[in-house]
Amino acid sequence: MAAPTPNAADYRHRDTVPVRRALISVSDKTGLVELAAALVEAGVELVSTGSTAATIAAAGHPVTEVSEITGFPESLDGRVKTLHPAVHAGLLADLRLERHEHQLAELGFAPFELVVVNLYPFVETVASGALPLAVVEQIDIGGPAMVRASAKNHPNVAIVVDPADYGTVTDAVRAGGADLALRTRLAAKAFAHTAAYDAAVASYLAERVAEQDADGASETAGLPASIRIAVDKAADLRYGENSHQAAALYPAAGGTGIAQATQLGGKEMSYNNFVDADAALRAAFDHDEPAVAIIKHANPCGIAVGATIAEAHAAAHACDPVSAFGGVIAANRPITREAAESIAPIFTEVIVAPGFDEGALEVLAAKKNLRLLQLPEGYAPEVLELRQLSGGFLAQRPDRHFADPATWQLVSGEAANEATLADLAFAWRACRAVKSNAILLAHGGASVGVGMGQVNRVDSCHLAVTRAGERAAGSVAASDAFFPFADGLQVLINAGVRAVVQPGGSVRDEEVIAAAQAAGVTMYLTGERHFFH
Ligand SMILES: NC(=O)c1ncn([C@@H]2O[C@H](COP(=O)(O)O)[C@@H](O)[C@H]2O)c1NC=O
Repeated sequence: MAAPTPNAADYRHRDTVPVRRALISVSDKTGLVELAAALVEAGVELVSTGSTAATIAAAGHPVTEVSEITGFPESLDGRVKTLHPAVHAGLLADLRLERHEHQLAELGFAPFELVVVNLYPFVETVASGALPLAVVEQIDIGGPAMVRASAKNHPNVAIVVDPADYGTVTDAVRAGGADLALRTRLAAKAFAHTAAYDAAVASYLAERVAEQDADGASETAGLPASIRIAVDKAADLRYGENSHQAAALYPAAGGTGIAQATQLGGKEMSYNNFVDADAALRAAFDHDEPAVAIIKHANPCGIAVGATIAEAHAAAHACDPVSAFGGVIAANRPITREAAESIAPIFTEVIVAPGFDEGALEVLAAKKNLRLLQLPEGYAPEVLELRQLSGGFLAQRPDRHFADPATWQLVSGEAANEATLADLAFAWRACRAVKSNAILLAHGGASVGVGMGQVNRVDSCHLAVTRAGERAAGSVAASDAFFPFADGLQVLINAGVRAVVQPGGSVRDEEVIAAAQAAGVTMYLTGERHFFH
């Protein structure tokens, strides 16, 4: 039967609907007993599924098992519990219509005025690394069916999907029932909830398909055929990139990054703070040794590795103390007291790290404005990078590959000794956190001069050697892409750079290599570039 065209004259008005009967089926039992107690006290009859009913009964409250009203036991390992007309007719009857009221009575079913459901933890199960067999079992079917039915029927039913709303709803029940405005708000939230849930399921399966097509190798997998993004607003920000732009944060369910970080102190995070903190993470977490990156305007003004985070911070800061003023710092290890003491005297906007030692928090507590962000456990870079364009999105796999220095091709000068090769490898990794025409000079595991954000490579070379000053002499350099001419390389050579790593591949490679050879400078080609636009 096709959906009927409604005739407005048939509908009776229902604003506040008194709650007589509630259906409760929740995976997350947070606040369940308190909710049940409040509803029972308000005279509401409770109907509930398996372990939800057991939890309510164990707390001493009367509850009817859903199997009693369906006349069927929960079956197929819980795959079928509430999928029955006795439930769904009670959720979908539009009691503004006399004919629905009569039909429901003829069927011998009673309506629900309140439905409380939250779904199987699908996203959390995927994040735990569970096998596909276990993941598929966590695709909730009966739950979303009830949520969608009740949300469609919000002129008659209040649907609650978030324990955070229990207080509001019990207050409304006590006061005589949920009004239409509240039911509509809850319905909008409910559809957003099931949309996000289905988006997560669709994305999970699309990634599996991409992996299948790449023979199971997720790193080289092609891109999924569809990407569903459904995210909820977690917080309004004071403003966006500029004070006249509205902005908000929308963390992705199951994410483990900057959007999920816990703020331990300092002023409210701004839009630009989030962008810079994310860039800082990218830079710091690209190194295996303890590493610190200092970011300004999404570019590193210092990156260093060290035996400790304190040592790495001091070296990163020394790269460009002028630019580091007001910077955002990321560390790939917890912040120690010693590191906090190194950072404290410098005006810094944000520190993001996997943790903060007690001593570090004591030192930084005095800095009331300094934002401290602790990453969630298991932080890992995204497996899919998205960028919004006008009219759509671009998606790509992240730049994770790093050519082993043993595979680099020596094309000029003497082979680097161990220490120089280590510096070249550090510079090569570090330069892929630097935007557009990246030239990064390094010495002793620390950047000493960074050229970035230029529309030609020769200007980046000038910038890097100018920033490095006297430290350019004897340093090594990495260039994220090939030198199109020898001019940029010549700037580095003239400043005293003694070894260079770059991808090669220019039509003028010969000219570039000849300039290095003429100067007796060591040069390696990696055969792969690391643009970061
Ligand atoms: N199959 C069904 O008919 C069904 N009905 C409700 N659920 C889910 O079962 C969970 C609650 O089950 P229990 O009360 O047994 O803990 C809820 O997350 C609810 O969304 C179902 N489970 C999955 O589809």
